Amino acid sequence: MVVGVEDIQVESKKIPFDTNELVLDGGFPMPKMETHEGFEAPEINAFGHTFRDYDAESERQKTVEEFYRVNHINQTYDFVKEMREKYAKLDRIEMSIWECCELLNEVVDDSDPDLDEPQIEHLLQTAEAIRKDYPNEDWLHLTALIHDLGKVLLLPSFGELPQWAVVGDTFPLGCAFDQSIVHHKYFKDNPDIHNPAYNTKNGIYEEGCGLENVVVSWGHDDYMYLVAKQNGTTLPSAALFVIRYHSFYLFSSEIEMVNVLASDHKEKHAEPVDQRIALKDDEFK
Ligand SMILES: O[C@H]1[C@H](O)[C@@H](O)[C@H](O)[C@@H](O)[C@H]1O
Ligand SMILES: [Fe+2]
Repeated sequence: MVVGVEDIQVESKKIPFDTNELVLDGGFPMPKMETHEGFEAPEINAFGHTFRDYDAESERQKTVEEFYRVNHINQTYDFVKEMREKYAKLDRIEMSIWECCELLNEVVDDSDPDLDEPQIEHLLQTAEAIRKDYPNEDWLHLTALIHDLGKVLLLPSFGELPQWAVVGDTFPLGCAFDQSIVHHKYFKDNPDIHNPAYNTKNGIYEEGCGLENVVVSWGHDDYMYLVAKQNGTTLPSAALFVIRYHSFYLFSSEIEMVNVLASDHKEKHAEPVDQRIALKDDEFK
């Protein structure tokens, strides 16, 4: 039977913002763009709000706030130590990168105020957007594609961890919780605040000890870093840094915690990506 075009039902996808017709190679329509430091970026998210607005009224806001409440109560210094040790064994399952991307078709991230779509879309959109901005940096396209693969920790074959132990912004443990952390008020119920050793600005860390020596809340970033590193990835160390710390938002704000970074490390890693990629791999350690 020949089916006429008029018989075909095309599923129309709701896009609640003005598109300016730009469609990336991956086939994703883009909302209206604004230019920031030479890069084009959308002005608003799919819900019509500015990005990373944790207070804008919406159903999504409630889910995200509840996520951070539970996350801030349960991420403790001892919990992170235990998880790092357990997951560094990499004794779960073997698969290709694309098989792993496909697993994220099942995963929605409760911590993200800007997105409630399956995570595979986020991987592809990130990789395509970076390919557009940095067409010659193929390592960065790959880094973008794999940066969130650690979210498979939510699935049964990886231990089915709860959302609070997998997603969301990350923050240091073993020192005072910085006021700038999203929904900071929920740390009042975190057991670590009763440990006086953890309650000063630098806590258990020596000034300039280096970020890699700081215990950072456990989740998909550190897990994917361990997977890439221990599988002997050939990606440059800048890629490993991006994977490991892409949710560490304190890093981009001028906060006192950066005092724990070694000064040379601070200079190199605090630069925007386009300056960083100009550094040779061995300079980036
Ligand atoms: O909600 C998001 C999400 O979990 C991202 O994967 C993470 O990297 C961000 O830091 C966080 O804000
Ligand atoms: Fe992430």
